[in-house]
Amino acid sequence: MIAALEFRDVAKSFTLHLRGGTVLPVVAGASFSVAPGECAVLWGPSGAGKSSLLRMAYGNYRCDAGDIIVRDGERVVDVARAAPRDVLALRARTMSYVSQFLRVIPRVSSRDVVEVAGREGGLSEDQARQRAGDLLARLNLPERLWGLPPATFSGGEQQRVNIAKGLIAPRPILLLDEPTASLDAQNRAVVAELVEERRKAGAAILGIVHDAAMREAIGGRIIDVTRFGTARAA
Ligand SMILES: Nc1ncnc2c1ncn2[C@@H]1O[C@H](COP(=O)(O)OP(=O)(O)OP(=O)(O)O)[C@@H](O)[C@H]1O
Repeated sequence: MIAALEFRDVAKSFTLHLRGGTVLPVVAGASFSVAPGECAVLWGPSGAGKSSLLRMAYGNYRCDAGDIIVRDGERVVDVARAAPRDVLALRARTMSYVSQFLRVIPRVSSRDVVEVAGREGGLSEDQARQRAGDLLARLNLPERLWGLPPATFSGGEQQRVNIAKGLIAPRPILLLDEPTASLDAQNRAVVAELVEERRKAGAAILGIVHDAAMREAIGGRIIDVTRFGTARAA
């Protein structure tokens, strides 16, 4: 099957300008792909470059070398070379990124945070309202919190709003950066179910999941990031 997301020989290092231009190599020669309907998990020790790979796929970090090919309907886009507006278009239609933290918007209720993400992802107003309610209920966010802005919520409550926000629009590529780090076992199981539903619906999923039980629950193929270690590539 043609990949939904493919890394080809990707390299990344950081230059610390405030530290005399020290260069920190992170990954080199990173090549792997994720097919539609497949879940893959980036695996490796802290600092191996897992988040950097996800951020490059979402266009948050630049690549130093290589290509990141994303299938966008009938066309393909190389995120490593795409113009900013093309990256924004991919985010609107094709890729969701669920990070560990919710970027809180003052005075907007949790339900609206989720609904707006749904409408931005192409759902009608009714669909967005219905699906936001379904997701928040499945994620066990108490209904009394739906009308409140999430700024004062607990870490786990904010994380559940963030997951609902990231999952409401059915985009074909889902990037997950530790989405369940602050959740209890019951809510982790709900997230695993939601991810599995998305996979069965044909999404390509690439995630970072430290928790072994969660990794098992989502059944992802392991991509060992230490293979792309710069010491080995040097
Ligand atoms: N914006 C940045 N500026 C400078 N260095 C960075 C930046 N982002 C990441 N790094 C460095 O790149 C390396 C890889 O970081 P990354 O967050 O990708 O690792 P990770 O495998 O996701 O780690 P963890 O499991 O601890 O989250 C680390 O040494 C980190 O310090």
